[in-house]
Parts: sequence; structure tokens; C-alpha cells
Amino acid sequence: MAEHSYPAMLQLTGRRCLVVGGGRVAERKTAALLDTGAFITVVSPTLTERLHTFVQTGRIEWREKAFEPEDIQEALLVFAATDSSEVNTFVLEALKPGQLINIADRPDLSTFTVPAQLRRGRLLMTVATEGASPGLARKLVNELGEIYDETYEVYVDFLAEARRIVLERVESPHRRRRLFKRLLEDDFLYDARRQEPERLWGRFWDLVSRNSKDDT
Ligand SMILES: C[C@@]1(CC(=O)O)c2cc3[nH]c(cc4nc(cc5[nH]c(cc(n2)[C@H]1CCC(=O)O)[C@@](C)(CC(=O)O)[C@@H]5CCC(=O)O)C(CC(=O)O)=C4CCC(=O)O)c(CCC(=O)O)c3CC(=O)O
Ligand SMILES: NC(=O)C1=CN([C@@H]2O[C@H](COP(=O)(O)OP(=O)(O)OC[C@H]3O[C@@H](n4cnc5c(N)ncnc54)[C@H](O)[C@@H]3O)[C@@H](O)[C@H]2O)C=CC1
Repeated sequence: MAEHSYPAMLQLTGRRCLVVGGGRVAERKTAALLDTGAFITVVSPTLTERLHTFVQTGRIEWREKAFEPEDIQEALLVFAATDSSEVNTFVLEALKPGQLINIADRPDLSTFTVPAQLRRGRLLMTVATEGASPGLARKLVNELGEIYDETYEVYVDFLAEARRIVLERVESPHRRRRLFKRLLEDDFLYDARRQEPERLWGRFWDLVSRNSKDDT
């Protein structure tokens, strides 16, 4: 039986991440780390223009040199993204217990691969093919982007706040479940799409007041 990868959302605030290489692939992996709160170090004699701007704006640290095993230090995630498979394997050999590695040209030796992603605020959709076809992952994410437009950022924020209020005000688990289900019906999404917060919240409060009566 084939062994499949396990999906997980990593919280990287305050953790160290090391990117080895400063080309196109390293740039993409680094860009995806920027808003995670991780400390990002890039080790490479050269950088793309975009990586240079990340250095200039203080978003990443740059060690302008070839990779050495000491660079690994206490990084949780390590990305070996140079154009030399020998260097990438050298990075793997320097890995210490507990560190996770992504090797750009060797998915078979990697502890994790990176899926294609579409973000709408707190909503994240990812597509992975376990290395079978990164292009397909990208294509499907582009298709998802057409269906799940920017409205979803507002909508997910609304759902989060609405959920918090329901948890605070409605005691009966049965009523809560019914409300959560009701909130996912399309009329709320349509209100979010029309950018009419008053109408959206009006509908919500109306629903809550009807459903929290006689609550025991
Ligand atoms: C295993 C994996 C390891 C990893 O990197 O995590 C891996 C491996 C390899 N990719 C290769 C090629 C390309 N990869 C892309 C693009 C992406 N690659 C990504 C992920 C992954 N790529 C992981 C598997 C993900 C999965 O399947 O679920 C994405 C989804 C995420 C990201 O990188 O952030 C990002 C798209 C998202 C976006 O654009 O937003 C493009 C297109 C382009 O560059 O424009 C090309 C060129 C076209 C082509 O070849 O298809 C090669 C051959 C290199 C060579 O020819 O030597 C290897 C090595 C091999 O297959 O052995
Ligand atoms: N996983 C993925 O998504 C993809 C992986 N690839 C693979 O990734 C490799 C890298 O691709 P690109 O970024 O396009 O290459 P690139 O040629 O743009 O960049 C390579 C970078 O590695 C740096 N480098 C070289 N030797 C180094 C060393 N000893 N220590 C530190 N840095 C060093 C270079 O200075 C350069 O910045 C490709 O050779 C290919 O095998 C290619 C496309 C997508």
C-alpha cells in the first residue's frame, strides 16, 4: 500500500527557518514563510531581486556565502533549494534530529513537501499531489480562486465573530449546532458579497434572538 503524506498547519511564530539557495525556488518558499512570524535566514552567495528587497526591509536575514553545516543550527524547517543536487544532499546530511527538511529536487528524501495554496484571510485552501504533478496542484488552486473569491475573507471573519457570539450567548448545544449550520447557508455569504455589513449583522442578530429565547 502506498504511504501518503500527512497534512498539518504549522505555527511558526518565533521559530527559525533556514532556506539554502537564493534562486527562484528559494524565493517562492521564502515568500510563503513571510507572514508566519518565523525568523527566516537565507544562506546563498546570490539572491533574486525580490529576496534582496526582503533583506533590505528586514524581513529576512541573509548569509552571503555557500552553505556550511553550522548554518543549520536550531532551525525547525530547512529548505534545500539550490541548483546543485550535491549541495542539497549535503544539507540533508547536516540535518539534526527533530528538524524537518524540504529538498527542491528530491521529494523522496524530504520530510515534507509544500502544497500550492490559495489564501483568503484566515481561509487557506491547499492542493497537493505528493510530487506527482506540482503543475496540476497550481492549476487546481487557480480554479479554486475563481470560485472562492475575495468575499471569503470578509465572510470567514464574519463567521468567526458570529461563532464567538453564539458560543457566548446560546447555551443549548442543540440550538448552537442549528445556528452554526444556518450560518453556512448562502444568504449570509450573499450579504458578505454585497458588502452590506448592516444587512449581514441584522440577519445574524435576528436569527440569534429567535433562537436564544427559552434557552435552557
Ligand atoms: C515535491 C515538491 C517539493 C517541494 O518543493 O515542496 C516539488 C518538486 C518539484 N517541482 C518541480 C518543478 C516545478 N514546480 C513548480 C511549482 C511548484 N512546486 C510546488 C511544490 C512542489 N514541487 C512539491 C510537490 C507539491 C505537490 O505535488 O503537492 C508548489 C506547488 C509549491 C511551492 O513550491 O511553493 C509550486 C506551485 C505553486 C505556485 O506556483 O504557487 C513548477 C512551476 C513553476 O515553477 O512555475 C515547476 C516547473 C514545471 C514542472 O516541472 O512541473 C520539480 C522538477 C524540477 C526540475 O525540472 O529539475 C520538482 C522535483 C521533482 O519532481 O523531483
Ligand atoms: N520544488 C520546486 O518547486 C522546484 C524545484 N526545482 C529544482 O530546484 C532547483 C533550484 O531551482 P532555481 O531556484 O530555479 O535555481 P537558481 O539557479 O535560480 O538558484 C540556485 C540558487 O542556489 C544558490 N546556491 C548554489 N550553490 C549554493 C551553495 N553551495 N550554498 C548556498 N546556495 C547555493 C545559487 O547562488 C542560487 O541563488 C532546480 O535545480 C530544480 O532541481 C525547480 C523548479 C521547481
